[in-house]
Amino acid sequence: MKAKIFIDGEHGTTGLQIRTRMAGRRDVELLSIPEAERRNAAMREDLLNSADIAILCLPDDASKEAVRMLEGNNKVRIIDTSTAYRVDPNWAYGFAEMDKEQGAKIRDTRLVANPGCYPTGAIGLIRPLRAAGILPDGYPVSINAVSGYSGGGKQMIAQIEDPENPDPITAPHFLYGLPLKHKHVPEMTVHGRLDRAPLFSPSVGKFAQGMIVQVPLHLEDLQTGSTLESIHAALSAHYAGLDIVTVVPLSESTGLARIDATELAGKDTMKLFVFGTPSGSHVNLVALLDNLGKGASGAAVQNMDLMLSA
Ligand SMILES: NC(=O)C1=CN([C@@H]2O[C@H](COP(=O)(O)OP(=O)(O)OC[C@H]3O[C@@H](n4cnc5c(N)ncnc54)[C@H](OP(=O)(O)O)[C@@H]3O)[C@@H](O)[C@H]2O)C=CC1
Ligand SMILES: CC(=O)N[C@@H](CCC(=O)OP(=O)(O)O)C(=O)O
Repeated sequence: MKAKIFIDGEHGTTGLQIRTRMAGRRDVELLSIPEAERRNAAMREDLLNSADIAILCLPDDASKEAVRMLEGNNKVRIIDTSTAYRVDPNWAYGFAEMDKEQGAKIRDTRLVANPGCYPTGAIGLIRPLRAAGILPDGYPVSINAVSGYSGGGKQMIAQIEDPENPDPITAPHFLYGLPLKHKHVPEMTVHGRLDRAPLFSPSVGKFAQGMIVQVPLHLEDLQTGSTLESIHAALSAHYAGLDIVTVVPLSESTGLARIDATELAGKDTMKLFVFGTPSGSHVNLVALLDNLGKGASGAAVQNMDLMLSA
């Protein structure tokens, strides 16, 4: 029997991209709500309760409302793409590659919190170095990033693309999150296994999809003896044999003159790089992904497939 999937928020940015990825699949049946009824609570409740897996692509409050609509119905499994449950211990964090056991946890659980786009890059870079002991307790981690504007959902897309928008954004690149309290800091801290909250400075560029996340590090403040090569080796060992997250060989990255934030737009993979000068004192860890690919919709479909494989 085909698994029934309902995407609550299917007409939004993340939901639409999940729908596109599911087009043509014969192993699942998509339950759908007409666009004009997308906020019809009774219809949503009915569809949510009819699904085998509900994928929530809604703002946090609406996600919590959907979870309430499913209270007492333990048959429906949930993938939530919002920030609402990402540090809730009752939910599995939907980043399969972050640990050897995580894929099985996602496969076997009922509640999965899909990671945020920036945390996917940041945790992908940081967590293996914490696990290997390279990034010590107390290290003051900084994370700098640029996202495609689709990361801001329908509202930001309209602000940038619609010349009639009452609150247009015209800057080709802008910083935001200036009070340094971005909603992704808690999940970066918890799932990055950091003992100090990182300093996170996000930005948006005038391109729809794509993302660069950077974590610059001082080698002298890491585990004694850490080098560009040893950090690259630790990341490579962690992701060995995987194809969704890969570590670019130093032989390839050393000659690069620049990184294009849109290189992986439309793809569900993530590339990790270690930059710096051999025998230098600094490294820059870089994650390249699509904010709507491995950063959102691609990860949600990956998690759904894992859950269906149970
Ligand atoms: N865009 C991205 O790159 C990423 C997004 N996410 C997360 O995914 C979730 C969805 O974001 P995104 O797709 O960007 O947002 P959008 O604003 O593009 O889409 C959200 C959709 O949810 C609908 N909606 C809002 N409130 C309700 C409600 N109370 N009941 C029913 N439907 C509702 C909206 O309808 P309406 O049109 O009427 O407002 C819209 O269709 C968010 O939690 C976001 O943080 C996660 C990672 C990356
Ligand atoms: C460019 C932009 O605005 N990006 C969004 C994050 C997108 C994302 O990862 O979404 P959630 O964590 O909300 O699921 C932001 O900074 O709020």
